[in-house]
Amino acid sequence: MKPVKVGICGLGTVGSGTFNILKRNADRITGRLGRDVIVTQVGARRDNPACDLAGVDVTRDIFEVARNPDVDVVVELIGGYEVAKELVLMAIENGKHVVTANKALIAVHGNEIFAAAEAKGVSVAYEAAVAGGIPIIKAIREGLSANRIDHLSGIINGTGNFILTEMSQKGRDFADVLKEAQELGYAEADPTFDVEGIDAAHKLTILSSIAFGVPLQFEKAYTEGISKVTPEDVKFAEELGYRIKHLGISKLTEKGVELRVHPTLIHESQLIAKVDGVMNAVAVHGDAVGDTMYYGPGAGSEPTASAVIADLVDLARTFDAGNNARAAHLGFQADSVSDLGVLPVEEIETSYYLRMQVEDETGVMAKITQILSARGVSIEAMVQKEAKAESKATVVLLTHEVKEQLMNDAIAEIEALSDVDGDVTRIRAEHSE
Ligand SMILES: NC(=O)C1=CN([C@@H]2O[C@H](COP(=O)(O)OP(=O)(O)OC[C@H]3O[C@@H](n4cnc5c(N)ncnc54)[C@H](O)[C@@H]3O)[C@@H](O)[C@H]2O)C=CC1
Ligand SMILES: N[C@@H](CC=O)C(=O)O
Ligand code: NA
Repeated sequence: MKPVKVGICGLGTVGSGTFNILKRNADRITGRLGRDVIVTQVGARRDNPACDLAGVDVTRDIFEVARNPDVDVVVELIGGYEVAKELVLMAIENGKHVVTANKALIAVHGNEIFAAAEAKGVSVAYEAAVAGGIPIIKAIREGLSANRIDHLSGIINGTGNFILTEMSQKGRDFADVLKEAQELGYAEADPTFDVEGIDAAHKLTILSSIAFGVPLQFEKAYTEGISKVTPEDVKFAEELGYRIKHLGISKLTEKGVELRVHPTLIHESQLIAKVDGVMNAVAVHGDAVGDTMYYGPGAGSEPTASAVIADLVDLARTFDAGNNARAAHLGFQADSVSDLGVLPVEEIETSYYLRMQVEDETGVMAKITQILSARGVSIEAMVQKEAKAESKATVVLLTHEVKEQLMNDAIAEIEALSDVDGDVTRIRAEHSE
């Protein structure tokens, strides 16, 4: 059979991994696919010393790859929004399939890109875009296709999990660990995407669409990162038997879809609390299968390249069969996608960890618990410690579930008390993850 001809655009962390694995594991890949996968062109600003490019056609103009008649599949690994979108649309226009690891591109421009691909009869595959090497897109879109999926949650940013793990286990400094994550090739070109939760929100947007059959609605996701998580909160959470993890949570409710990314307390006995370092894990609940969980490296050169190549092999199997032979881009046929909106975060119900500094006097706790109980909030656990400042105490509370709006009101009232100093720190907690 004729070989599959691949053009790789971008030869950075993921591009170099893809190039090298295609070479190193060529026999395994051909053995599985029944035909060779060869790189006919590489589009890169500069050569990458990690790759032996001898004999490879290298161009500095990535758009040349999208036009090259000797390329069947364009692999977009440049990242970013606008140039990547132009490249992918040009590749589609030229009748090429596309593989991308770019979750920002898919979450923001996916609806337009998939429509263009469908009109042209080509496919855009994006397994590497979510949870790196974990085959989570395949698992949800194909492996769970029998199910009504109503709930998914997970650690879907490797950099963030690496930072939280190193802070909690080794007491390391945030900025220092972030620097290491960048050196290891885990972080986005702009690492605020990792630490402010934008990258996780991109991925959650994609997962929620393929799980629930709703359009991509990134702009409506509630997004909070890990940059404000302090070593003090990590320590208090641990005293209560919890870990702080950065979770993406999406649930299907009758009123709308929950789509939220934020630091979350998870009880140490839960599986997801034990997911450390660059590892990711996604829990998915389907009505038929029940609870499932998928674990693996969420970032890094070769783990991500593993997913890129899986897409290449998958696509190559159905090259001549048309899009009906492949899973729909977002898991559901267009006429089965519901227009269910995203619930405002004020409508969600969850538990909370609250930390505040108070005057170390009798009666303060009574005022706080009264404010909470007036809104139906009951307290599950409480820790009180002497604060560094004289005559002050630090109070940490763990509440049962309550609607976010009620908690917002309670926090505003607590902060207005003259015996409470400054802001109340709030971290959401999940008891059932
Ligand atoms: N690094 C990781 O662990 C993961 C990355 N991704 C995604 O994979 C994509 C690539 O990420 P990395 O490889 O980490 O980034 P990177 O920054 O290491 O590589 C990107 C490469 O593309 C090149 N490039 C950018 N614009 C170009 C242009 N106009 N013309 C020619 N070359 C151009 C850059 O020079 C660079 O070498 C991004 O979308 C990222 O979000 C996805 C999963 C994991
Ligand atoms: N920066 C991302 C890379 C993979 O998607 C992460 O850290 O998870
Ligand atoms: Na993946």
